[in-house]
Amino acid sequence: MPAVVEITDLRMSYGGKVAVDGLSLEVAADTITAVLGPNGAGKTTTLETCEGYRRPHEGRVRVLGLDPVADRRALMPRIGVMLQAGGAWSGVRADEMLRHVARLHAHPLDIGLLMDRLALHDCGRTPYRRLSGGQQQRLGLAMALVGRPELVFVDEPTAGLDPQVRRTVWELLEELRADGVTVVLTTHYLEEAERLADQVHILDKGKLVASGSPLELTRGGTVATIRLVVTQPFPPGAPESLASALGAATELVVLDRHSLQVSGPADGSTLAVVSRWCEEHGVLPESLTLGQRNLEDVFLELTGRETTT
Ligand SMILES: Nc1ncnc2c1ncn2[C@@H]1O[C@H](COP(=O)(O)OP(=O)(O)OP(=O)(O)O)[C@@H](O)[C@H]1O
Repeated sequence: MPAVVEITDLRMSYGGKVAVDGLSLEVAADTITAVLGPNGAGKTTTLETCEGYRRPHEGRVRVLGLDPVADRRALMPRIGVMLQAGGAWSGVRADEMLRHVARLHAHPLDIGLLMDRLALHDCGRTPYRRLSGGQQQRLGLAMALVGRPELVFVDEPTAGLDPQVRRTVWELLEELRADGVTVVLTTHYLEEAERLADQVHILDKGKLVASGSPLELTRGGTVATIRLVVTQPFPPGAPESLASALGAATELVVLDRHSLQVSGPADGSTLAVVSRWCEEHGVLPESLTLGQRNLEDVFLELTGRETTT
């Protein structure tokens, strides 16, 4: 099956500043694809180029086989776009805005049902500018979905939403995928990408640094996290003694008087050292667990722990 989105050697810059630096990636049909990266990594610029809002400075972008700029008229009815902010007129009521977008499409969804689903029924008559941030966010998602798109681009769809609504949005995106809609999203919530995405692309400074399913990305790796919980409080000097037994390649964090966490090489040696140290120092572990790497660990390994912008 041909890719729904094909990005080849995309380069984008603002003035002299490079925002996207030779990016190539593909999005397969009927999947949820998450584009991840620290602030300023180039995610929004990439999405906006796919949506036809920006012309590639170098490279090529094809969406549903079309050029998003040259074929904009043909493409627009087939895609849904949820921008990171705004997208609606400030004085227009929420239900009017949604009705307006629905009229642009041949077979729109039922507006009442969509508003119910996104818990917008109570604020249909509220002007856009008076909606709360979370309501504006949900209206933006409703506007992206109302035209029954084949492909939706959603930029941080759950930013700032409360946990209940976030789950509703997740379920909605999963239902869309089940109905054959392709979803491309950006998010800073890595557990969201881990739960939803079939494919993850991690960008850093405009370049692709990793691609794969969440399982492929979290399997293996170079760092293991071990948590040690003990029955009696650690004796004085114990963390320092364990840290010196482990050596400089590991990082030890004391969580409280009964527990600590060690991050170190994922080759089994770290766990063996902790276990031997407990035995030699008469420390009785209540539990000694090897933590599973999650997408956040992978993300931080690849993009660094310092704030980039
Ligand atoms: N209109 C613009 N004018 C100038 N620079 C811009 C513009 N839009 C984006 N940039 C810069 O381009 C780079 C990439 O920005 P972009 O918004 O694509 O990143 P992002 O990964 O979406 O970030 P975030 O996670 O913060 O939304 C950043 O350095 C940003 O400051």
